[in-house]
Amino acid sequence: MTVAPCPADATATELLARHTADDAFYFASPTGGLLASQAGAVLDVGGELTDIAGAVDTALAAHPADRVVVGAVGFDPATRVRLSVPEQVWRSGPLPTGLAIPAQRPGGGMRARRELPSCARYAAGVQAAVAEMAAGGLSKVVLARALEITTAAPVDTALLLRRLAARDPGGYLFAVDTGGGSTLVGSSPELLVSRRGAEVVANPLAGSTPRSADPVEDARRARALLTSEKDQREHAVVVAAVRGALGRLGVDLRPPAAPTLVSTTAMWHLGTTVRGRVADPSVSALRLAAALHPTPAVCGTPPERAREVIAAHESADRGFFAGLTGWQDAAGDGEWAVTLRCAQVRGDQVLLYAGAGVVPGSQPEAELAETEAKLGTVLNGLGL
Ligand SMILES: C=C(O[C@H]1C=CC=C(C(=O)O)[C@@H]1O)C(=O)O
Repeated sequence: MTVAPCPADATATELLARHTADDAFYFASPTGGLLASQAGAVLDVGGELTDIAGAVDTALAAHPADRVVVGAVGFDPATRVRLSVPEQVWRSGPLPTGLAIPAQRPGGGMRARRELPSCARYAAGVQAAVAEMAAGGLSKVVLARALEITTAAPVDTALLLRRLAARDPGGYLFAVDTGGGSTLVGSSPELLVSRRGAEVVANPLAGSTPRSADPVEDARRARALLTSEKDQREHAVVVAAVRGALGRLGVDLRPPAAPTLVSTTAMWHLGTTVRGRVADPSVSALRLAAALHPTPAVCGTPPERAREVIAAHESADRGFFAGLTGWQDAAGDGEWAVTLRCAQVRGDQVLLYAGAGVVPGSQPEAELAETEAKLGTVLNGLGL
């Protein structure tokens, strides 16, 4: 494999500029970027994420030691996986801030828009979930909506990615060729897990409020989120699940951090950085991800009941949304982001997704507004 770093004077920006809509995989995170033009060997895997992680280890062992596995796994790993071992990848450092936002709209204007489910049905689903919580048996569920858009022209996914990168260069940006002429594109704020040597990091997010264009109001919303009892509760459920899952895998966790504010251009979130050290080097980044997924930031508590509530109230198959996207190398190091603020794009058809955590005290209208603001990340990328 030839790993050809970009020129030192134009690293991450050059990699982003090199990325075209025909490429197999692009991923950028606060630690660096990775581009693969050709997919190479596509892994024929599916089922439990733990089994997929085992298959990834086997595939990497069968290839030269400098290869990486890249791609995405869906919310339901049994039905949606796109992982491959490219023959060549280019790496860069992290994206700089201050990139110019390309003015052109990636798909021209909008020809049609359909909510899945309707806003009224989504709000009714939130209400039903809160009622079930009052009766017992469910403490949190993340309910998602999808938005089906037809654009005036086929969407240039590389241009969409560049617009997303310019607005949120500090997040987890991805464009994955998922086969059949379809590309998964997004800009997620959430790290599911990374492993570098023995160092393990997870950054669960939960508890959110939309940003405001007015700086005074924006700061007020941030303060309100930090002190919101309902959002702290929603957040604590996720942190406890992440710490529990990592602890069971023998990760020696550092003392818990208090939640802090994490911002994107569209949203404020509560986030906790969970750090630890893994003693067993065979516990790869994807094996860690398998122990974590799905966290209550995308599913709920208890997960079995939350899945049933999701199936009962959501109208669109989640596909890759709320799964994981990233990479892993032969040493087991890697980085997997939660697949959020994303869309599945095929020509002029764009399917966007956004969810919100529902806990006792959640208000249907507020959750609807939260999902609308989250959809705003990709809508803005499209210039719509
Ligand atoms: C499910 C989504 O966000 C998750 C991540 C951050 C905050 C969340 C929340 O506050 O509900 C969600 O758990 C989404 O963006 O579609």
